[in-house]
Amino acid sequence: MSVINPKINNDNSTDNYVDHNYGLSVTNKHNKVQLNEMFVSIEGEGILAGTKTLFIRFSGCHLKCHWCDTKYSLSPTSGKSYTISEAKYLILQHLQPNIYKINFTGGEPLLQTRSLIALADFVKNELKIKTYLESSCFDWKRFELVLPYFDICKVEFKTSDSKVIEPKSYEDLLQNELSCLDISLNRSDKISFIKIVFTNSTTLNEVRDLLSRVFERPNISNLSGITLQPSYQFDSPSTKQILKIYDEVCSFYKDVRVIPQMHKLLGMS
Ligand SMILES: Nc1nc2[nH]cc(C(=O)O)c2c(=O)[nH]1
Ligand code: SF4
Ligand SMILES: [Mg+2]
Repeated sequence: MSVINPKINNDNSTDNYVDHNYGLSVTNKHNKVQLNEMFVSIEGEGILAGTKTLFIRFSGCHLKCHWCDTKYSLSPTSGKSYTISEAKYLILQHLQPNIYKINFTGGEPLLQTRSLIALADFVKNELKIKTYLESSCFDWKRFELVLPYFDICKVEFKTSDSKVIEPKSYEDLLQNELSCLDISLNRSDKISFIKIVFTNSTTLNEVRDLLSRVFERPNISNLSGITLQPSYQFDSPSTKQILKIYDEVCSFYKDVRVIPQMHKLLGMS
């Protein structure tokens, strides 16, 4: 499997992350983080839907999914650049009573590996608030580096109709997602669950092939859930299609849940 080679160092130089698979080149200035937005809302996705959550949206994502609902965050220069100290202060300013967890989302938070670690470390180990990683899991090496700073990992599997990257790289993305799942499941102190967004063109064959590979994982018994997310307002599946996908996943995992994006239905951010 080809992987990205993150260069993490502790000096004051610039970190250059070059992704040879996707022709991606992302530069992180030392001690800086590019954030798109920060807000408190109710978690609208996944097994913890309904919990009061502080969202930190990182800028930049190279995947450009067909149905991406946060296109405004895809440019690495969207939002604003902060020093790590400024970003920590911003987090403190956004804290409210009864926040259950802080989501590190995007965009793709793994692109800014070192800044992600600095902020997640602050939240988990200084503020003692649960940390939640929302990533496309495109690079298992970066995922492995950041995992110690996260309590909850949503491992997302993209189906080919998401039209991410070039089709020739799709298998590589899938391999990285499976490896991230392995790394997360390997740590029984983490909550790991799977999210799959599907559209009206997601095929049962693809779902079956994906789930067969997922359920070969050695520590799959540590999985905390599978949520199926119907694409919203974009190639949305019909009730019949939703039920077919449900039944397919159910043949592998009985506790599957179909959870639409609650925040979209409620008109919240
Ligand atoms: N309310 C709410 N819940 C969410 N769950 C995942 C989100 C995301 O964009 O990562 C999100 C979001 O943007 N808003
Ligand atoms: S991985 Fe997420 S942020 Fe990136 S394009 Fe896809 S949906 Fe959008
Ligand atoms: Mg999202």
